Amino acid sequence: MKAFVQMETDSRLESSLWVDSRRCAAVLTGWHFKWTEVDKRSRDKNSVSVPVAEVVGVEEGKVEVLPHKTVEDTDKDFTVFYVKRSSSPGSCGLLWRLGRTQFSCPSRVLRDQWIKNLRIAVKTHTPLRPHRLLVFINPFGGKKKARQIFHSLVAPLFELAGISTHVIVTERANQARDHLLKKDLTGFDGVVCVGGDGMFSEVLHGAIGRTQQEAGACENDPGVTLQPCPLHIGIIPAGSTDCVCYATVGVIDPVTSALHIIIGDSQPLDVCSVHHGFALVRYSVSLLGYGFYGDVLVESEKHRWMGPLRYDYSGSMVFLSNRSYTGTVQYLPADPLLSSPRDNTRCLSGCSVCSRSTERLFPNSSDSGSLYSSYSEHFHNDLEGEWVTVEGRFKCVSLTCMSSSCARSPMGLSPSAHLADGTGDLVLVWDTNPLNFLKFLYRHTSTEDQFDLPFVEVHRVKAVRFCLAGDTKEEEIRVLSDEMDIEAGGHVRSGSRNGSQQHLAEKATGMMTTSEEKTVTPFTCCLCCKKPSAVSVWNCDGEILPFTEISCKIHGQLVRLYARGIEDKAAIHHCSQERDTCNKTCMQGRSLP
Ligand SMILES: CCCCCCCCCCCCC/C=C/[C@@H](O)[C@H](COP(=O)(O)O)NC(=O)CCCCC
Ligand SMILES: Nc1ncnc2c1ncn2[C@@H]1O[C@H](COP(=O)(O)OP(=O)(O)O)[C@@H](O)[C@H]1O
Ligand SMILES: [Ca+2]
Repeated sequence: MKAFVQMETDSRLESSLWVDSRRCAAVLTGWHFKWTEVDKRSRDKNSVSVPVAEVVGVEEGKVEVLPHKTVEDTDKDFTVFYVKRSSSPGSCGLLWRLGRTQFSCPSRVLRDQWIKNLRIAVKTHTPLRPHRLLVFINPFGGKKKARQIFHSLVAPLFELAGISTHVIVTERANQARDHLLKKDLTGFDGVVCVGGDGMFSEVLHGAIGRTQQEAGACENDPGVTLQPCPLHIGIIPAGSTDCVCYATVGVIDPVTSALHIIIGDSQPLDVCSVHHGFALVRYSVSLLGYGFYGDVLVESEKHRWMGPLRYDYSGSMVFLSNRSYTGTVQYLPADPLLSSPRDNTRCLSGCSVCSRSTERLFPNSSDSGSLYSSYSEHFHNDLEGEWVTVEGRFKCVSLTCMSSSCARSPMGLSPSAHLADGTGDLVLVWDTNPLNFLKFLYRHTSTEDQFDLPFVEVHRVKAVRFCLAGDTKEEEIRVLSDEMDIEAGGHVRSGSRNGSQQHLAEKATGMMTTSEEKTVTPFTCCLCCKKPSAVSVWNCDGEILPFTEISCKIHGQLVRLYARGIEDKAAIHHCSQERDTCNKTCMQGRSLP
């Protein structure tokens, strides 16, 4: 066997290796591990290049992990596991799968050298890879498959990558949030939720709340500058809408999400804080919607047994009820020179608008330790500017910090919104006839512009306020507020969607189901000729808010997810160049930063 070896002081290494019975020239540079078949008869050199950052694990021997881990312990072999991409029909992003190649070396010494150097390279180039994770599983989310999804698809990958986990299967709503707020989190690099948007929201509240507690920041103060969370959050989708996962990864796929977590991808995310007076009500990242979306949520809670289909059924019912609501919306526009919700751009992995925001939000972030102080300085004047007021009758008022794309709407509520630019998009849909509103809704399911309609407005904003129009019965709202149990710190207590919130929401929309009123009143709508309700409720990432009058502020890049934004399918190609010189996203890997 003839082989050449070159070793340097860093992790660089180059030698002949065998893959099956084919001889390959293998090279490990700082950033990439590449092997090319050396076969004189073949014109096309079969070459695979894997970014070191996307290596999942390097194991001794010939190893298989699926369906079960098996190891053929030979002293000249090693196996490399890495991220492999494939397209996902019907989704906007790419599916990630576990790639596996078994290599044979001419000697044990060389085999050990390869394993050592590959492991060093991985460690050096992926500082955010988690070692220990806290995992919350909601066994009741979506199709109730979260436990199975985690144990059969995700846990074996974590084990392969050497990630240890502390797994908690929740027994009640808000258990994950409370754990994050109160328990010792020492040693955890991140938190993973296995569930839907509601479960993510719990983890988000826990992580943000804990960070503010430790920083001494008052979450109830609507003008406060919140501290960015140090813990990364991972989402294994197992819910009904899974909007946060879809909008940050591009596909709903537990394996893809697990691989993003393993390699320590990092995607900052804007968060909107929602206040009622001087109390924090909730945080939102995807949909904060009044009118149509609030009514859909209330209706859907009655049909939870339908699983994810409850939203389709309830959407149709609410559409037929043809309701609209009066109110006053005030908003603080974002700088129009930076971006616009109508500029036809998409926030994709490596988005330049978000990168520029990072520079604005964290101007000195390269100096260690200055992250928080620079963030605070930036936000000192973040609510300056002229507020705009609009008043009237709306079908719906929605605010989203990101596109909020999901399987139901692959482009999302606001297709050009950005994940991490410190702004949100406010969509106002004025009262209109049912056909027009259907046209608006229907456009969410295609690439047609839902904002190109005369009764629709969209504004990129930094903050929003909403209050009811003068003639709306304020008393009705006050009853709601009084009955809602708010804990110190502003958190709504026992926010299970099956509990008190539903009761209150039902009151708000006239759908009483209390013991005093045994008959379940259907929609108070024009179709069934009952008196329409004067007020709707806010749907805040799938939770019903106990208040109608709210003020909201967008906090740029407040949390970080184990994700990297949606990879541009169009930029994906099979690259024949040296990886270090390719500036696109290659099928086997990702371009260099
Ligand atoms: C004629 C076809 C009409 C289709 C209209 C489609 C509009 C869809 C926009 C969906 C945006 C979703 C934003 C995400 C919201 C979630 O946070 C929330 C809770 O999700 P989960 O925890 O998984 O239950 N989901 C919803 O509020 C569902 C809204 C569905 C509206 C039809
Ligand atoms: N063990 C539990 N029992 C009841 N509710 C729970 C439990 N764990 C979490 N929840 C709550 O269930 C709600 C829905 O969870 P989620 O995972 O988002 O599913 P879905 O997407 O189907 O709504 C969340 O608001 C969460 O707080
Ligand atoms: Ca944003």
